[in-house]
Formats: sequence, structure tokens, C-alpha cells
Amino acid sequence: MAPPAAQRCIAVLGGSFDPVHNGHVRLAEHFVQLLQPDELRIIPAGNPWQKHGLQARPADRVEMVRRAFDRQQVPVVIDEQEIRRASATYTIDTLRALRAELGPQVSIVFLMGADQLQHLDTWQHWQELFDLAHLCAASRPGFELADAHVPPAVREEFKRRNAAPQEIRSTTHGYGYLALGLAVDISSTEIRAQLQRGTRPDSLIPGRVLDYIEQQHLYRN
Ligand SMILES: Nc1ncnc2c1ncn2[C@@H]1O[C@H](COP(=O)(O)OP(=O)(O)OP(=O)(O)O)[C@@H](O)[C@H]1O
Ligand SMILES: O=C(O)c1ccc[n+]([C@@H]2O[C@H](COP(=O)([O-])O)[C@@H](O)[C@H]2O)c1
Repeated sequence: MAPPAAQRCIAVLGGSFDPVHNGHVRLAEHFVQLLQPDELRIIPAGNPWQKHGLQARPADRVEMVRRAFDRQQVPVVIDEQEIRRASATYTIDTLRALRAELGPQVSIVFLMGADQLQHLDTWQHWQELFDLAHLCAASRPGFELADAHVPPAVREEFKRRNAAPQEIRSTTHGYGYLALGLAVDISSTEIRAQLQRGTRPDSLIPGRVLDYIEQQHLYRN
């Protein structure tokens, strides 16, 4: 049975953003082009349980995200719900909260890079995510979207749920989509390493984010 029709579409990008970089911006813009959402919602993680601690404070990550996404073609909302939650950050909780906030007639599309898709089966209640949202993943250098690199259960779920962007934007939840066209070889890990050794990662990070990092003396050690 086809999922219910949606009146609006919200594209959601969650992440540690420690710090936010051009790969995040390009990922979001790629899906804004494909899906033409009514809103882009950026959700900085509070306590990402699969990472070994974050370096920058939540308030700094929020400010960097604000600066990185200040020039988009669609309205952008920086949503601090995961930072306010004291517990580990699970996307299932975030999507439940978004569905409660937005109601049943909105298309919610959760975006991710291929690295996340490769271990989506380790996420809390991962199959139930499709009961709340569509999931879209984009290619990322070093992390193949090709079959052999994606766990069989995840691969099967995305094959079964595959739909065109137009269907995704106009229905509420339940579809999966793999976007092969993105190739931005940037990571927060590399940027932190460059900053620590005194290199300016000019081409990897929006200028206003780099200004903030320098003003606040972030990632120096
Ligand atoms: N260069 C990129 N291309 C495509 N997707 C990306 C890219 N960088 C990050 N993402 C995606 O953005 C989301 C948030 O990523 P995150 O904040 O963990 O950045 P990261 O660069 O992977 O960080 P780190 O290097 O610290 O692990 C994830 O879904 C991730 O897959
Ligand atoms: O729900 C989970 O179990 C889960 C496990 C790993 C990552 N996530 C989410 O995936 C997004 C990207 O995470 P990260 O660690 O790459 O910054 C972010 O929104 C995380 O909350 C979610």
C-alpha cells in the first residue's frame, strides 16, 4: 500500500558537526535540489553514542551550523532538541518528536552520508525509522554505496522501499533513496587534524565558520 500523501516536505540532516564543513552543506544542497523541500532542518547531535565524545561545546557547534547554513534557497531551521535531551542521541527519538511536532501529513526525509548507511543496521530500532520518515543516503568518497559495502538487511530494505524523489517529497514516510552523484572528500576528523597542526582548512569549511573557529580558539588541542 502506498504511504499517505503529504502536504509539505521537511528534509532533516542530523550530525555531530564537530565542526560543520562543506561536505555537510553540499549533502544538504544535493537533496534540496532533488527533493525541493519546504524546509531544511539541521539537528546537531547532543550525545552521539557511536562517537567517543565531541570536542566543541554544543553552543559552539550550533553557532557554526547557523553560519554554515545561512544562505540556502529554502528556509533553514536549526533544531536543538537533541542537545536539550540528556540521554544518548537516537534518531528514532528525534523522528518521533518531529512527527509529533509536524503532524501526520508532512513528508519527513532523513538525510545521511554513505558512511552512516554502511552501519545503519546498528542504529537503535533502525527498521522503525521508516515508519516515521523516508531515509535518503548520498555517496561519499571512501564509503561505497555499492551492494558489497552495505549490510544485506539494509540493502534489501532500500531496494524494497526504493522510490523517486518526487514520490518521496509527496508522501509522508516509508521510502528509501540512494543518491550516487555526490563526491565531496571532506570530514570533520581531517579538519580537526589540520587545525591542530596549525593548517587553515580554507577550502574545506565555510569562511564564516572558520572565522568563528579562529575567534573562539577552537580545535587547538
Ligand atoms: N563529505 C561528506 N559527504 C557526504 N556525507 C557526509 C560528508 N560528511 C559528512 N556527511 C554526513 O553528514 C552527517 C553528519 O556527519 P558528521 O557530523 O559525523 O561528519 P563527519 O565528517 O563524518 O565527522 P567525523 O569525521 O568527526 O566522523 C552524516 O550522515 C554523514 O554521513
Ligand atoms: O539512532 C542511532 O542509533 C544513531 C546511531 C548513529 C548515528 N545516528 C545519527 O546519525 C547522524 C550522523 O551521526 P554522526 O555520528 O555521523 O555525526 C546524527 O543525527 C546521529 O544522531 C543515529
